[in-house]
Formats: sequence, structure tokens, C-alpha cells
Amino acid sequence: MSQPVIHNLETESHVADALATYIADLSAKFIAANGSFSVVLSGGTLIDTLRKLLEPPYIKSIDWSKWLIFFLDERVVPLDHPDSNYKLAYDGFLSKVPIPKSNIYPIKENLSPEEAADEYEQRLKQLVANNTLKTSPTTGFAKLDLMLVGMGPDGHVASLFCWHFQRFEKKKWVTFITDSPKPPPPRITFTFPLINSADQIAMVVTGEDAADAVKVALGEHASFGYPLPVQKVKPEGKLTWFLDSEATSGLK
Ligand SMILES: O=C(O)[C@H](O)[C@@H](O)[C@H](O)[C@H](O)COP(=O)(O)O
Repeated sequence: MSQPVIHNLETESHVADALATYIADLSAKFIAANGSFSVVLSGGTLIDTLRKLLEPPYIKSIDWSKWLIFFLDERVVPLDHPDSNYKLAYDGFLSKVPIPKSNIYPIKENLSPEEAADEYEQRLKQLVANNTLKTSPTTGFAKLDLMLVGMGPDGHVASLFCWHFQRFEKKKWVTFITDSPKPPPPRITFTFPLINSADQIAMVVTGEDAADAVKVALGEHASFGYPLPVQKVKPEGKLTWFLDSEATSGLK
């Protein structure tokens, strides 16, 4: 992994602006190179932070028809349930851009968490097999173009939490958790080997709730002690942080 790029921005609105420019540039670059752009969404505040993409110039300049959308983690609830990350993303972003419905990959409904994770992993493997997605030559896992990753106040990313074994998974691409400390408890999640096979990862972290974990991850003692899940985000491609001044308040 190359050195992470860290954008220290003033407000959440500056983060939203910088993130929109970064995503639009990557979209143009990946579509020119491969004819598609695979994007992985987190839940949480990230979806609202994508709002500037819904405005000019991006809404018109991006070739939305080439986007493929995946979910970094998902709550195992129906897709129209208020807890669903798909619903959050659909209502706040996906319904407002012309991405073909067939390019959006929500989890399958009415499965157990374990079945839903296995099914999602199989679908990713099929997309690799038919060359819709690339493979990392180093890890053999799918190589998604861009993962947009949020972080919880405890330093979790996706549904990979501090004291839960899923963070150590080495073989599976997608796993499940039935006792997530952040409700709701049943979820599926990308694993670290899949996350870290990404070409580009944006860590999008705003608000003072994140300050303690940002201090641990990016402060002078970052290499001491037991790493938070966010410290395991080390893509073979490039990692770019987007932070506002509240999130970095512990570093000053
Ligand atoms: O299912 C979820 O809730 C998420 O995907 C989760 O990993 C989220 O990204 C972080 O908890 C940050 O959430 P906030 O941005 O709301 O702090």
C-alpha cells in the first residue's frame, strides 16, 4: 500500500465537496480504463455526505450507466425496512441517479444471516467469473474499484467490530454477525481480505463522535497497542481519508 492521503477539511460540507470531486474523477478514470466503475457503499452518514454528486456538474457529467453498486455491510432485514442500508442508500442517493437497477446488488431477502452472506459471496464470485469484476492478482479476492467506508465511534468499519471474531476472517469474502453491538444485531459484512483487495478506499469520517477513534488511528501512538478495526484498512491500492475538523479535534 502507498502512503495514505489525508484530507483535513474544515466542515462536513467541505468533506462532501471534496468527496464528490474525488469520486467523479475516479468514475471517469475507471470507466475510461475498464468501461465500468464498481462502487461499494457503507451505511450511516456516508450516504448523506454523497449529496453533492446529486448536483451540477456531477449529476450530468458522471456516466451513471456504467456504475455497479455493492454494499460493504448490510443489516439482515427486508429491503424496505427502516434499518436497511439498501433503503438508506436508495432513498438518499440511488433513486436520484440513473444507475440501471440491474447494476445495483442488494442482499437477497428472506435468508438467514449466514445464507445471505454466502449468497452475496457467490454472487461476487460469479461477477468475477464473467469478468464484470476484476480479481486481485495478489490475493485472488475480487478487486472492487472504490469502497466508501464510514467509521463508528468505536473504530469499527463495515460490520467488523473490535471484540468480534469476524475481523480475523481470512478465507471468506463476505461473512455474517448475529450479535452486532450496533443495532440491529444480524448483519452481513465484507471481510478484511476483500476490503483490502480494493483499488481505492475512501475513509469518510466526520463529527466529534469519531474524534477518539481518529486520534487512535492517526495520532502519534497509532502503532501502539491493539489495533482498532479501522487500523486494519490497508488496501493494496490507495487509501484516502476525508476528515472534518470535529473528527480531527483529538489530534490538535
Ligand atoms: O451498517 C452500518 O451502520 C455501517 O455500514 C457502519 O459500518 C457505518 O458505516 C459506521 O457505523 C459509521 O456510521 P456513521 O457514519 O453513521 O457514524
